[in-house]
Amino acid sequence: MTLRIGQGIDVHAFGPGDHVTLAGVRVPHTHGVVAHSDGDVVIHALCDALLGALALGDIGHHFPPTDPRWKDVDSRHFLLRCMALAIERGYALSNADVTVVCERPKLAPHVEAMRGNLAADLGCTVGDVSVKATTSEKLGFTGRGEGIAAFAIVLLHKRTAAATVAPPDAPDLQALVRRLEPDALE
Ligand SMILES: Nc1ccn([C@@H]2O[C@H](COP(=O)(O)O)[C@@H](O)[C@H]2O)c(=O)n1
Ligand SMILES: C[C@@]1(CO)OP(=O)(O)OP(=O)(O)OC[C@H]1O
Repeated sequence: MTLRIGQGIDVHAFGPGDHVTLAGVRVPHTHGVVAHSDGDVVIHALCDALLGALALGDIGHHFPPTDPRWKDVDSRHFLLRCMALAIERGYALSNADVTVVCERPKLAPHVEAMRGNLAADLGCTVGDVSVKATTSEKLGFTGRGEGIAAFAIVLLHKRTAAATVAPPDAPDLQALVRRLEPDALE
């Protein structure tokens, strides 16, 4: 079986606002993040991990921060497009693992909602997506509460003819992407 592995990292500074968006989940906080898009570090790190696995550059190459189309956009749009690039090349997600680093907000209450969103966008089961949180023990920029960081790793596998006929509950990834983002495969 052909496997491809990729890793991605994203960082955003905290700024004015009352929430951060992580894996599409609105998490109340004393600050927002400074970003061109919605600043979703979980999704940005995952996009870079997917693009890395495919050797297709990085998120800034595909979605330049100078492009007004991406201003304040829901980053799930980026994730769907990156997953579509994998699907077009015959790959499906084996599993993904993300670690978010921040002192605050407390993320544990939101982890299951994040995993659900990611599984829906990546065309896999919730069991294939891990989201973890850690502080940096008050050290560095995350420790000082100046920003938030995320680290992601993904494993892709080439879909085989056999995998497309069984099991019956296997996700039809092309259909999934079309349903969530009709222009994602264009
Ligand atoms: N922003 C965060 C950071 C951590 N957690 C949870 O707390 C646990 C302890 O964190 P340490 O950095 O002290 O190891 C960790 O296992 C996370 O579950 C959190 O929810 N939100
Ligand atoms: C996502 C993009 C696109 O608007 O901008 P930001 O939201 O600022 O996020 P970043 O993690 O700096 O990635 C670069 C861009 O691709």
